[in-house]
Amino acid sequence: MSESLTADVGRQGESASSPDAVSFANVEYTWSGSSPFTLAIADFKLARGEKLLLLGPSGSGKSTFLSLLAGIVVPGKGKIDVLGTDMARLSGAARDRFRVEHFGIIFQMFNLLPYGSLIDNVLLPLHFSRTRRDRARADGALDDVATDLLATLGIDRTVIATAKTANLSVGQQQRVAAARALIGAPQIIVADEPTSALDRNTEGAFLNLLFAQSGAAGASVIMVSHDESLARYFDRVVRLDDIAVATRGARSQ
Ligand SMILES: Nc1ncnc2c1ncn2[C@@H]1O[C@H](COP(=O)(O)OP(=O)(O)OP(=O)(O)O)[C@@H](O)[C@H]1O
Repeated sequence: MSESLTADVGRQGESASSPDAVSFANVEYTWSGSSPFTLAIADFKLARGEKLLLLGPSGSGKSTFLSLLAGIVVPGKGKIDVLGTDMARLSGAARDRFRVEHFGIIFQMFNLLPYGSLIDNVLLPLHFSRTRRDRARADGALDDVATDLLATLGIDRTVIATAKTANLSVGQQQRVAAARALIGAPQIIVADEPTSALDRNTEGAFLNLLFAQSGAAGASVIMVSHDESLARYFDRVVRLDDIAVATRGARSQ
């Protein structure tokens, strides 16, 4: 791993001319331990601006796939290219910077800071990415940009100004998590079952709002779910089983 690459992370991503946002080639990753789990993906591509739904049952490896895609874990074999950058060539710290610069992530449990305000939560990634901070600042004062984004995603302005994050409903938490992923216009939005706690109507409304924002920024969106009924909201639907081979137990080789 070359530390000298770390300084180039933002520039590499920004200047990359690859037609794909993400491409996997002959990737293999193993969770080792007493019951090893291996996920092998021969070929996968996410286009720039594409909205992709990745379906698979519980335990099939969807979160592992997203962790690979976002560089949270690195494959033992193969190559993952994101916005023209070979993720394996970045050090761990450089990958962390690359992730906050280019990815907005909506986690399954949202991972909000309970004691921060709604606006503090939305602005969090901007503390770690100057590019995203500068992009957000181009739209106005940061508190105003965060407030407008939250309002666009359906949170009442009085709630934004006065509510405590710890007291928000699940639907409101989801919107704060989405605003945090979208602020500063990262190129790839990753969402790990963010609608699993919502009813059908709220779910559809949320996805429409999310896509209006991601579309305006030209971002790609990849969302994983086990819920096939969400397919109609996306450009493409992929079943994890069709692109990946999951193996449990030790592999003989
Ligand atoms: N942090 C970890 N440490 C060790 N093994 C893990 C870890 N995370 C996942 N695994 C292994 O990978 C398998 C697939 O898990 P993963 O979370 O990727 O599936 P999933 O499809 O996202 O499941 P769910 O829909 O329930 O969230 C698990 O059954 C487990 O064996």
